Amino acid sequence: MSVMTVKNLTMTYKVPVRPAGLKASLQSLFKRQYRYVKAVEHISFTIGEGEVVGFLGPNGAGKTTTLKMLSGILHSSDGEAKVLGHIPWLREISYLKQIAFIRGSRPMSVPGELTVKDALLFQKKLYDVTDFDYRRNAAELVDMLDLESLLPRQVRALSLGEKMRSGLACSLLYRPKVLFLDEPTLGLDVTAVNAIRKFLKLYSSHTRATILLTSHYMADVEALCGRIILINKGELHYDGRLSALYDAMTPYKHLHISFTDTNGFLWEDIGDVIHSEDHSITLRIPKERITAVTNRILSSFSVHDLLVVEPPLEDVMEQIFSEGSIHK
Ligand SMILES: Nc1ncnc2c1ncn2[C@@H]1O[C@H](COP(=O)(O)OP(=O)(O)OP(=O)(O)O)[C@@H](O)[C@H]1O
Repeated sequence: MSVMTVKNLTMTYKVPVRPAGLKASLQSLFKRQYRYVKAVEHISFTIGEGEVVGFLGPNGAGKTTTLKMLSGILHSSDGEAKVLGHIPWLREISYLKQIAFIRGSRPMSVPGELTVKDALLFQKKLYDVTDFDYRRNAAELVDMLDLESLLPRQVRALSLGEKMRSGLACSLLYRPKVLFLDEPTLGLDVTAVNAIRKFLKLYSSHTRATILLTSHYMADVEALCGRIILINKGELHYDGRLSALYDAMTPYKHLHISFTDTNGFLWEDIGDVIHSEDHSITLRIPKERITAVTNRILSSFSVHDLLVVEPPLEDVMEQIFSEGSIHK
């Protein structure tokens, strides 16, 4: 069942131009000039119930603007969107109670004096969560996000990772059906990043929530999203499985080999050397030659370890956005 349908969604910001100099500034008070910034241009996609979709693109691609439209913060300039049967920017209460827009740059929006427990109770009131649902949902979230020891702590004294975990609990207390996650792991350390990823995976499988997620960390995307939508300069470039994107973009794989001695083996004969250290090397090999190359290496010298992997998603993204298109 489709939860989100977006058709030709477009957003153009109208930005006042402030000329330099006092005279020109004064004149602009009476005769304003504007420039127009095309942030999102005619993008269309459909997302089904329970899907976790990575919404990716370089800086300024239009990701946050799209999420703001879909969560009802911004009115589109043109095009249509329906989420859970609602037009987001009409901001109907019944819609807002079913979605959450969570931003890594602003993990909690309650006054810093409140404790985490107060923040949860505040959210309960705001979203009319029944006592029964509060007890059940809060207990589950506190457990999944390991929040017990944070409940009596003031929000202002939390670390960034603790704020993100607490912010997620507040945003999910009313069990939203659709989550818009904008850079949920922004600025977090490795432990906090892993905790958030693990939680999101668990939460999405447990509740069947539909998630649209932006992140500059490709590991987030690889861990959570089977499908990705790519945009660049406001336009949609790709919508499909992550694995199909690899197939379309990378006719090669990476081969990591560790060894003690290679008996003078010439790597350049079999592939491009990506990285090399004393006793290990990474090669880029065309996919159709992987078996032959592996056999040749194994029969030429003693190998400690040999690993065949897809190239890093970061490299694939860089390739797409520098070339401006996707090979089909
Ligand atoms: N309030 C605004 N007024 C004018 N222009 C804006 C406004 N917000 C965003 N823009 C512009 O719209 C374009 C898309 O911005 P947006 O923040 O949606 O991109 P993004 O993909 O989320 O980028 P990032 O990855 O850097 O967060 C950019 O050119 C940006 O400068």
